[in-house]
Amino acid sequence: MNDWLKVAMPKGRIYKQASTLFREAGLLVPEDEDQSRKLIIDIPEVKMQFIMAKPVDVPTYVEYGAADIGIVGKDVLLEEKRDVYELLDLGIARCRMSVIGLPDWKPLTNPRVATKYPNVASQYFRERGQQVEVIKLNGSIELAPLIGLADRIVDMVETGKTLQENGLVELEEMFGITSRLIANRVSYRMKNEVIQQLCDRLQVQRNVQVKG
Ligand SMILES: Nc1ncnc2c1ncn2[C@@H]1O[C@H](COP(=O)(O)OP(=O)(O)OP(=O)(O)O)[C@@H](O)[C@H]1O
Ligand SMILES: O=P(O)(O)OC[C@H]1O[C@H](OP(=O)(O)OP(=O)(O)O)[C@H](O)[C@@H]1O
Repeated sequence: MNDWLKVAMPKGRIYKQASTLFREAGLLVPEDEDQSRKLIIDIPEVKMQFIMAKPVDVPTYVEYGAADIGIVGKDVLLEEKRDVYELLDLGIARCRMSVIGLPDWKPLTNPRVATKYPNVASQYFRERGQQVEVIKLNGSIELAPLIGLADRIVDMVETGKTLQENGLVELEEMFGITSRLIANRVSYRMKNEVIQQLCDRLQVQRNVQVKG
């Protein structure tokens, strides 16, 4: 199976958008993941193997060559800093990373900031000369300022519904986030033709969607 292309796909919220983009670009992908609990899906007709990974682990599979290419949010790339090529902005799973707090938030000395992204948050505040204590959480980050664990949080905002329903406000927008196509460095050289073809097809489809 050495000539097959191994693709790490993120399970969960990105999967539907990523698989739709692949299909619209004329590429075969497994059915939506809620149909199956299978983690490795082979498509022999096109010599592709799909690995259904936890989103945050996609760059790890790709860096180590367990997958040749993968799809992952820019947020994860910024946090994990894995040694992979970033080939294409797919323009899907669009959201933003922001600093969030209560509306009556006041600057404190050495405030606590809770986040799923400790490296990104530390760098962001360090670059602005602000000393903060970063606390790593794994989900429901919006709880932290509500129950006094932290003064502010760094988290994703898409529709703003989570903030609104919990009485929080966006204090600073940090970066726009979309999902990216990434590749293992060796695979990119050894399987260049097939990876480049796939990348080109996805790029054409993405451009169609951007214009539409
Ligand atoms: N509210 C959002 N709207 C759009 N995209 C988002 C949003 N939140 C996160 N994302 C993007 O989707 C990716 C995956 O989201 P998330 O980390 O929440 O995983 P998940 O699909 O819920 O699975 P799990 O939490 O089980 O790992 C993130 O890395 C980010 O790029
Ligand atoms: O602006 P909105 O459209 O409300 O989206 C933002 C929410 O989406 C993500 O949470 P997710 O659903 O991944 O939950 P978790 O972080 O608690 O696991 C993010 O961490 C925000 O909480």
